[in-house]
Amino acid sequence: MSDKPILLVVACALVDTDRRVLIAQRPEGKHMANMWEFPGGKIDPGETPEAALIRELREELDVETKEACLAPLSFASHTYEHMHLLMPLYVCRRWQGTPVAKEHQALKWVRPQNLRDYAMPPADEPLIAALCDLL
Ligand SMILES: Nc1nc2c([nH]c(=O)n2[C@@H]2O[C@H](COP(=O)(O)OP(=O)(O)OP(=O)(O)O)[C@@H](O)[C@H]2O)c(=O)[nH]1
Repeated sequence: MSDKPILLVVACALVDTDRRVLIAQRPEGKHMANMWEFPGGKIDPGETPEAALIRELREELDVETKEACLAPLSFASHTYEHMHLLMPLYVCRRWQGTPVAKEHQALKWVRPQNLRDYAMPPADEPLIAALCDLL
């Protein structure tokens, strides 16, 4: 049993034609500042995970994609100090636009084998293995 609230967050690995994955650096002054994460965010009430992800990719990266281009890959289930994070990770290979960092400090395209060179939130560790297997 846990008395911590479950936080539902949806995240996306954008994968380019060179099989690189896009990671984004969290802003200064936030929880886990400067760490590199998969784009995404909290699901709003009444929103499907896919709709939330399409919205977050638009807000954070200025890219447009659609539900048919989102393939579920794995999920993170990780206890943090104040909540338990449940985070489905989708893979997206088709989108419109060039990603720009609208809410992050920086963006980087990284080969999955090199993701461990970047400080990522602890919840993300098992997702790296899933991406290495896939790509
Ligand atoms: N988008 C994203 N969030 C992640 C990842 N890994 C991980 O632990 N998280 C956590 O999931 C939550 C995402 O929420 P969020 O992006 O909507 O919120 P935030 O912390 O940036 O702050 P906010 O509430 O001001 O928007 C954060 O607690 C974040 O640390 C990841 O790879 N991508």
